[in-house]
Amino acid sequence: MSIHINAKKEEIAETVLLPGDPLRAKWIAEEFLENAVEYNNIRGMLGFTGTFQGKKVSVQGTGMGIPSTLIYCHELINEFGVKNLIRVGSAGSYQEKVKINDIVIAMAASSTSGINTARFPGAHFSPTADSELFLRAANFSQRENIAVHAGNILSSDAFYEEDENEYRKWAKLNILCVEMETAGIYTVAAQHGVSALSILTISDSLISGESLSAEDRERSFSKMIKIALNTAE
Ligand SMILES: O=P(O)(O)O[C@H]1O[C@H](CO)[C@@H](O)[C@H]1O
Ligand SMILES: O=c1cc[nH]c(=O)[nH]1
Repeated sequence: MSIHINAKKEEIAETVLLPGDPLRAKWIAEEFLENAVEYNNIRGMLGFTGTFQGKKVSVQGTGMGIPSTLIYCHELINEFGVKNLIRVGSAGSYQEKVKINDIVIAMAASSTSGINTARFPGAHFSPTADSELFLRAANFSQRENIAVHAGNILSSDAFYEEDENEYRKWAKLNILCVEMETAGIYTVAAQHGVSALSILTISDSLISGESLSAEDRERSFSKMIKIALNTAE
């Protein structure tokens, strides 16, 4: 039991899927896990544990942005012994070739967040994916003929940018898409010696202006969840 998660230690698996949206966590538990049990409802930030192909897996909503997400990651790692953090999030495309509903695996996460500039004044830390989780996700996708993009993404502190052209400077450096948590998750994983990977589905395009509905963001990301569950040990 921790401040934000009212579970017993053994109720949470070593591998946890992390959607920002707690209702996506509920949908994942209902659609993909067997014998799923809700272990957390503090602040409505739902968490569930069940099995996938015989493996114990948990899924925990994190809320939006790095500060909220780091609370859950910190408690999952330090109070519940979690070893693998797999984010399953939505993202906005910065590239023409990255289309709505495409999947992006984040090899690294650039960021506008202050977490690492505060830690290393005058220097830069590069938050990166765990190589084993990355290879498992990439190999599974290839075997199943699921097309994925892999590369550098941006974890932003802002969903709504004041300057709508702000994204272009990141796009020029081949940043594939924007979301709001991965740089924090990769950093906290490195800090505690655990593994992390972010798998994202494109819900918006800054290029075409297309956007998925709230219902689609909650309940339509099956391909991404399949990759994440098959990446789990
Ligand atoms: O769909 P989730 O996982 O919440 O991720 C993305 O969606 C939220 C913004 O709508 C931010 O949390 C962003 O990172
Ligand atoms: O942070 C995010 C998440 C989804 N779509 C966006 O445009 N930005």
